[in-house]
Parts: sequence; C-alpha cells; structure tokens
Amino acid sequence: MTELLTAAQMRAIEQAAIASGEVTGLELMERAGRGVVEAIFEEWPELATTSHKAVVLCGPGNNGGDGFVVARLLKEWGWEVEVFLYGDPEKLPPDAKVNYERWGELGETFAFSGTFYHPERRVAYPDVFFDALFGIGLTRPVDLGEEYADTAESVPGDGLRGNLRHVAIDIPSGLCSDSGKVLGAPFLADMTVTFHGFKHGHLLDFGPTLSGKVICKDIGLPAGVGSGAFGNFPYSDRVTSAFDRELQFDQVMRLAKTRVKTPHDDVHKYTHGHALILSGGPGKTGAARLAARGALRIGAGLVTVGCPQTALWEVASQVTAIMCRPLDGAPGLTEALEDERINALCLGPGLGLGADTQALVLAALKATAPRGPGSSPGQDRSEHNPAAPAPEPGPRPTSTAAPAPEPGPRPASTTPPAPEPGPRPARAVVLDADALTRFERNPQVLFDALHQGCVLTPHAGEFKRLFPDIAEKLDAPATTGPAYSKVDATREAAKRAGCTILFKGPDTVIAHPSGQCSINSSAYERAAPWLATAGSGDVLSGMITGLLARGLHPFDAAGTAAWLHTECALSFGPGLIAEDIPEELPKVFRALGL
Ligand SMILES: NC(=O)C1=CN([C@@H]2O[C@H](COP(=O)(O)OP(=O)(O)OC[C@H]3O[C@@H](n4cnc5c(N)ncnc54)[C@H](O)[C@@H]3O)[C@@H](O)[C@H]2O)[C@@H](O)CC1
Ligand SMILES: Nc1ncnc2c1ncn2[C@@H]1O[C@H](COP(=O)(O)OP(=O)(O)O)[C@@H](O)[C@H]1O
Ligand SMILES: [K+]
Repeated sequence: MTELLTAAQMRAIEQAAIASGEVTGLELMERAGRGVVEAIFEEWPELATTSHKAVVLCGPGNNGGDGFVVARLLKEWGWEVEVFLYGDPEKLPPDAKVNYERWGELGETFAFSGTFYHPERRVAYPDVFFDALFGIGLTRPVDLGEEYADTAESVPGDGLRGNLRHVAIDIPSGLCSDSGKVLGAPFLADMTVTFHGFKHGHLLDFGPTLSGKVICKDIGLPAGVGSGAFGNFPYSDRVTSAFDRELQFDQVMRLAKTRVKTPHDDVHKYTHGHALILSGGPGKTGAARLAARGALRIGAGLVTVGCPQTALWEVASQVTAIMCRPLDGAPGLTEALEDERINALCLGPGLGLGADTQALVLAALKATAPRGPGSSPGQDRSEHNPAAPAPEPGPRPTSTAAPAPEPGPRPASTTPPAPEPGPRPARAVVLDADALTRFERNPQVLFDALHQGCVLTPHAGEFKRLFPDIAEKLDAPATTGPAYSKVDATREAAKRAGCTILFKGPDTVIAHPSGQCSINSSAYERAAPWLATAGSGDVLSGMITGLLARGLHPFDAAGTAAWLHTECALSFGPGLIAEDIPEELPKVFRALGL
C-alpha cells in the first residue's frame, strides 16, 4: 500500500529531515535532479547513449532549482541544453539560486517571458522538454502566454510533439498537487518524475491525464510517512492507495488473503455470513440480481434477494445459487431481519424512488443499528482531531469466520498496517443508488439514522444530492492552490454522515469518519474505462456487501471491493459488461494465489 502525500506533508517531511541535520536542502535538490535524469534514461534508454537536446523551463521556486540540476547533469553527460527562467534570478530561493549559478558556469539562462524565441537560441528541435516551472508550490493559475500554452499542452501525436518528450518535474505545472485540479494552462506530460511519495494530485481528477506516467524517485528521505521517524502524521491525516499493480502484496492483498479465503475445514456457509439484497418490483430486479451475484462470488456464504411478492417469479426464474424470498415493505424487512444470521444488507440498486424506499432504508438502519451504551447511530461522527491517537482495532462480529493467520512472507512494506477505524456492529448495510437519491430532499433524516456499520456508495450525481454544499466546493473551478479535493470532500461527507463513504469514479475515494482515507485509482496501469458501463456500480455494491457478510470492517470492505472490482475489469478487458465482473472474480482470486 502506498501512502500519498499532500504538499504540506511533503514539506513537513523535508523540513524535519533538514532540521535533523541528516541532509541539506541542497543535497535533496541534487538527488531530485539526479532522479529525473535516471528516470528518463530508464524510460528511454536510447537517450543515454548518444548526445541529445533538451529545453528546461525553470520557475521561480525550488522546482526551478531541480530544473537547473537536470540541466547541469545533462550538459555534463554531453547533451545540448537550453535553459529558460520564468522569474527574477535574484529572487530565487537559496538552494535554487546555488543551482542557477552552478548551471551558469556551463551555459546561459534565457529569460522566459512568454516566448521561447531568442536570437541566440541554439537548440531548435529538442528531444526532451522539461517542465521545472512549478511543483508543489503552485498557488495560482498559470498564465504564461500562448506560446507556453501551445508548447505545454500539445497533445502527443498531434504533429507538434514528434519525438519530443515532455517530462514534468515533481508535478506537471498547472496541476494542483493536492486536488488534481487544473490551475491555468496545464503542462501535458509524457512522464512525471516525483520524489519520495506520490502526491494526491497524481491520482485525482486531471492528475492521471496530465501526468502521463509517474515515476517516484527516492531522494533519501525517511521511508514512508508511517515510519514514525519523520512526518509522523496521525492516521486521520493519511491517504493510502494501491494503484500500482505490482504493489499487490500490500494491505489489500493481505485482506483478500485472510478474509476472502478461510483456511479452516470446519467452516460452513453461515460462518461466511448471509447477505440480503433488496430488489425493486417487476422489470426492475436486474440491478439487485447483479449485486447479489457480486456478493456471492466475492465470498458471502449465502445471498438472498428480497423482492416484492409481485416480482418473485421474475427473480426466481433468473437465479440459482442465490435464494429469493418475498419481502413487502418495511414490515416485511423487519420481520426478515429477525433472522440474526443475516449480517449484511444492500439497498438501493433498482429499488425505485417511491415512499417505500425511504421506509425500507430506515427500517434496515433501525434493525441493524448497534445496541448498547455508546453505540447509538452517529457515534462515529467524531470531530476530526489530528492529534488524537489512531483508533484501536475493534472486535469482529461473532458470526463470521475467525481471521486466518497472516500469509507468508511479503515484500518489505514501507509502512505498518493501519489500525482499523473503530469497531463495526454485527450487522452492516450498503446504501447505493435509489436508497441515496430518495433522501435528496432531506438528507438529515438519513444521516440521523446511519451508523458506523454503513457504507454509502454514491457516484458524483448521488453525492451532490446528499451533500450539495460539499459538492459545490468540489466542483468549483480551482483559483488557488492547494485546492479543495475529492479526498477533502469525501472525508467531510463521511464525518457528516457518520459512516464510510465510497465516492465512485476513476478516482474512487473511500473515507471513514475518523479521517482514514484511501483512493482506488483506475488510472495508469490500472486504467479500465470500460468499467463505466451500466450496472457495474450495482455489482460493486454487492461485492462490498459480500465482504461485509464475511466480517470485514466497512472501510476495509469498501476499499477491498473497489480494488477487486478494478482487477476484474482489467482481467476481463474491453467489452466487459456488468455481468462479467462477478464471473471474473475466481480468475482474479487465482491470480492472487488465493
Ligand atoms: N524543498 C526541498 O528541499 C525540495 C524541493 N524540491 C522541489 O521544490 C519544489 C517545491 O518548491 P517551492 O516550494 O519553492 O515551490 P515551487 O517551485 O513549486 O513554486 C513556488 C514559486 O512559484 C510561485 N508561483 C506559484 N504559482 C504561480 C503561478 N501560477 N504563477 C507565477 N508564479 C507562481 C510562488 O510564488 C513561488 O515563488 C518541489 O515541487 C520539488 O520540485 C526538490 O528539490 C526536493 C527537495
Ligand atoms: N472511467 C472510469 N474508469 C474506471 N472506473 C470507472 C470509470 N467511470 C466509472 N467507473 C466505475 O464504474 C462504476 C459505475 O458505477 P455507477 O455510476 O453507480 O453505475 P451504475 O449505476 O450503472 O451501476 C463505479 O464503480 C465507478 O467507480
Ligand atoms: K513541474
């Protein structure tokens, strides 16, 4: 599992390292520049063999300083290098100034004021264009004139680029490192070389589109924000992601191994939980059937579709391993839930927007709310307190399988596993689609009934209906950096709702009211745009429900299901329809060695 950094966290880590006396800012800058050169030679080995040409556009801060280091190293390697500086050399911060001067012993720096034209310009057709304009210090929109915009934004293959490779240092200029939003004219990179850790902005929103491919170079800072040596941020401030397919032996993998597979011989189906998926009426049962298939394939011991009597034959004629039962309205649901073995519910897909849906949701939440002192609905709606210690793992529900022993050795992780964000009640509920939209007029009614065993899975439209003020902040065009991000929005929503929220999209963000947060990125090597197909969200809801039935904590269930959902899409490939997702799970499990 990779930990992602905000600009402020990156600065705090750097400053702590510098203050400790172990490293200087100048050394870090040298390593950063060296990392960029290494990365381009690794990516394009042909660049390392013969002399090539580069243009480096440096900005007024330390990102510009990295650019001067790159210029010097390439010149020493025998390249022709042309350097432009946007800003006043006298005002460069100290480390950048030193590197400006070091470069000055090898070559000239041309002032960039909106044009790359210069009478003495020598490098007519560069092989690499380096963007060292702005990094994590971008505070306002980039506006450097049309010539810059043309150079920065030209799309690969449009004839302007030819063999010219665009390389962004740390983060493409114009991309907000915390939110992935665009501030002014953005730089469109073929490759971005970042340092120490990926930034939120590499994964969110426009981040993947603008970054091209992100390579992270170690610059000798202490490993991982969770290491405790420096940047010892509380869990409530951390964001993790398993976006790199080679990082499979991470927390997601461990969870999948220990919880999806149970290595005991004496288990029976009820030890794997019983999921109940509620369906809409005749002609509207497909979504619930998709969810049910997801729940069963991911490992729930039993899955029942509860539907109105009028839809019973429609459901019964199309399911086999999945059971179905008539279940009319809230009284019917309350009665069904007298069977305490039902430990996970899913409401929303195909449920419709009638009054019944609201009553069903409220009945489900009432019947599943944890009982006993200190466990009333909304108990997780705690105030965000970065100084608070990480929450202790809570007890597991008794009706589920005992956790399996840790799997065998795994590659060294940069961080210790995160503690679980508080206890979960014995019964958990996933609310999706119509179960969310039904509360558009009065979300507070829903929030008052939610409890910490719930997971809400809105897409952007549903999110806006429940959290219009938060969505407005998120959707507002960025005017300053760091801008409000999908991570900020999902965390704020989770705190307000008092439960786990999985905010869907290619950059799915999962947040718990404690602040714990992860991003399931379907970008870069995990890009699977064919997941945007009717019903794929229904399957995801079912997969989360299945993992909840297996006893996972809502935050873990949501993250693990989202990750597996993307894995299924990658494994199947283009042409996928929602029905294919659950059917691909066995193959994905096998590939994971389960
Ligand atoms: N501090 C360190 O020790 C290290 C920093 N490194 C580099 O330093 C970068 C961060 O440096 P800085 O904090 O100096 O920030 P940046 O270099 O990203 O930019 C900050 C400067 O740009 C100006 N600025 C911001 N947005 C602007 C806009 N739209 N138009 C015009 N000017 C604008 C600011 O006023 C400030 O002068 C990182 O991204 C990384 O590349 C690396 O060398 C690693 C070590
Ligand atoms: N471009 C994309 N790349 C990867 N996954 C995507 C993309 N767009 C949407 N998804 C995922 O596809 C699913 C769609 O869910 P949803 O919008 O609820 O659709 P439906 O209601 O048809 O089931 C979500 O899991 C979402 O994260
Ligand atoms: K940059």
